Amino acid sequence: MSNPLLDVQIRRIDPEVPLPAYAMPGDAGADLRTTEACELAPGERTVLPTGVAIALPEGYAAFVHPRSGLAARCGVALVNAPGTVDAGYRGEIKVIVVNLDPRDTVRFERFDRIAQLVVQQVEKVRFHEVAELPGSARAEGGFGSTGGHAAVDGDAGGTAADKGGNRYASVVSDREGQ
Ligand SMILES: O=c1ccn([C@H]2C[C@H](O)[C@@H](COP(=O)(O)OP(=O)(O)OP(=O)(O)O)O2)c(=O)[nH]1
Ligand SMILES: [Mg+2]
Repeated sequence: MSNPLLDVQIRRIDPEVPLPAYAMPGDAGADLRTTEACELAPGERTVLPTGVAIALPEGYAAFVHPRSGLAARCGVALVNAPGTVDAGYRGEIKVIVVNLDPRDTVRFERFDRIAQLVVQQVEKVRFHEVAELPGSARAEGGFGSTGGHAAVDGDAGGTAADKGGNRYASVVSDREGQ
């Protein structure tokens, strides 16, 4: 028995834009479309309008996530992925896209799907200040603390394998033939 769907009010700012829709049953993200055509040169970014505004119930937020096809095939990413749409936001949802491809210009046509919107329940917390935080196994470990540090080509180790054998990618500087 699937959960009843959460009702989210939506206003079409662009009367012709198709409403966000889930491509496949069970999808988490509803695709958002740009209402403006645009071209992005390598490295260029822009804010694209989606032509819709929503009213999320209190206790929910919507997150603007990238589409993997745009990332894998075109090198298009979202600068602030995931963008956070607050429950109280009534303005147009916009998508901050960037072209990370080093060579090709990417073009979006009007109504191309450029991102996906994932609606989630979120906790609102009250921050309670303490002088000392409770201990934990991770403690202050972060930013590579689990090992497998990437090595820049030519480093003494030369590979990204660490003592534990965990690997990150190897960082290969000045790639031939780029
Ligand atoms: O990718 C995004 C991110 C945000 N928003 C909208 C919805 C959100 O509720 C509002 C504010 O978002 P956020 O708090 O991330 O922006 P900000 O730069 O922090 O604005 P402020 O500094 O005013 O909070 O902007 C979008 O439409 N797309
Ligand atoms: Mg904010």
